[in-house]
Amino acid sequence: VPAHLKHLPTVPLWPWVWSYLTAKPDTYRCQRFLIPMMDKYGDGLVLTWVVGQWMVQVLDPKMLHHILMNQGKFIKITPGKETMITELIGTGSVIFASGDDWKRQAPVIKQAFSLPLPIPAFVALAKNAIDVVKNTNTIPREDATHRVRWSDLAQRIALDGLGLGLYGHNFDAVRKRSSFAEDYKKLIPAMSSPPYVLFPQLERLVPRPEEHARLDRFVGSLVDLLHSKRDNPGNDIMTFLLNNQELTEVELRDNMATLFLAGHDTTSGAMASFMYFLAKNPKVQQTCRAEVLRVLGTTADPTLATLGPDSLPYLHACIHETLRTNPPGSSTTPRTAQVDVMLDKYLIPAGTPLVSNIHAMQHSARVWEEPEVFRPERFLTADGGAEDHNAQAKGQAFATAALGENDAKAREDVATVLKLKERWMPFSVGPRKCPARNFALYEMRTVTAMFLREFEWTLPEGSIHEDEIQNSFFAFSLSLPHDLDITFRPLRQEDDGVTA
Ligand code: HEM
Repeated sequence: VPAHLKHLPTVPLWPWVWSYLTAKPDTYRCQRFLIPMMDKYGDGLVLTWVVGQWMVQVLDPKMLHHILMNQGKFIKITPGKETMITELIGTGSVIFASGDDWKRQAPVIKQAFSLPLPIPAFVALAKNAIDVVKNTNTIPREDATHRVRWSDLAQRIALDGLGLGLYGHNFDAVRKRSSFAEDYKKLIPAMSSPPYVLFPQLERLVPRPEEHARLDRFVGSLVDLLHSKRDNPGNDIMTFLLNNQELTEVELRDNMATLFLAGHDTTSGAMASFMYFLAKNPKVQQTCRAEVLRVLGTTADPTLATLGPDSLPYLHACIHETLRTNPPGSSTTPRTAQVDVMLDKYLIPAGTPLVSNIHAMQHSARVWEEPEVFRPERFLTADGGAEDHNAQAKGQAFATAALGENDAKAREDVATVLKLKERWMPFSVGPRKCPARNFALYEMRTVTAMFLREFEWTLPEGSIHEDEIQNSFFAFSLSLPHDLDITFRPLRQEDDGVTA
């Protein structure tokens, strides 16, 4: 450990590095190394070695807020150019921008995500997915169940959701094999290869021409899509960005790829985890289904109004609890302090990289009661309403206000009102909070609500997830369940008594 960081609590180097080399997911490192540092020893931050450098993992919610709210003081780090992920998304998009660059791009992206949500497209997508499940692995009529690799189907749902919402393009990946989806699926293990994640310099020393050719092909398809949007504009986010004069050609390309990466695996991981937690908690599943059936009935298409948190507070709470228990982004992208700062009792020297560890904070017993228990009721008030609904509106107002920074009143509101928000932050907090959270949440609400009224589901016997959800190793701090099979049982039989 370099001398200027020696005063910080530190995770032992070799077990930590070994966990990367053996492809353990971020959630393992949180459970094994980080949460105990906070819960046993009260350390709100710890030093670790990630991607070839020493990096502070921030665990304490107050410190997290301090960092994420003060983006003038803590600026994002532009990642090294050699990783495959950087090759895919570039460095010119909003997610890595800082200072004036971010202030120019962020309002455009936020405006793009305030376009009307494509709920009818989400509904059509959910219907396709329901058909696919009903046509998968049909077992004879006395046990009409369908065992589905849900983690894969959730990815295809997310891809089609992004295709329709972002690009106005139908990949039709839920129903058909899509070469775009296949290429991306093969890119994931290459981008997440542990030695290359840990030592990005390997890309130069031990090149992987085949993987890079696949990556080029994939980026080529994205760029083709961008060009065809110019000729065929629509009501989608990409058309909005193309019509806006603020973004350069490179920024357009990088934002297009970033929105894909930031939106695809996060949303699919969240949908996969939701099915898992409700499979493991049949009573929660029943309660959630009863609410959905009472509000939506058995056939009416859900709408923006019927899918809202006031209309379906229990579903809203289940999604919140899913995102607390297995947040798809286990930590934010790194920031660095511009000047020496004190975080609680720790001096953080200028230039030290910091990541805000969302997963560890959302699992700390200092912050949550029985953090390992899946309990949606945490997010409900006694009258069954969604407790943080008002807070959400306030949070949004704050985010807007914070674009201009230093709005003391908004800051005060956050401190006094957002008690739950201080602890629940799967979309991060502050001005750089996920601009697409409503897009993701409404897609999840549509798909999960429609599945709830169509099927009941369980984990199949012998599931690798029986004891605990198994996430795969992924670059970019993503924690997503892998190889998750779900057994679906239709609630209503088709006319001929056969399900497919
Ligand atoms: C359940 C789904 C999602 C989760 C949990 C999630 C989570 C997050 C988090 C934690 C951040 C903050 C990252 C940081 O500061 O380092 C973020 C930022 C971002 N997300 Fe999401 N996200 C989701 C869905 C989406 C979708 C669907 C899109 C786009 C289609 C998207 C686009 C973005 C962008 C562009 C940023 C960067 C904002 C900025 O830096 O100003 N996300 N998201």
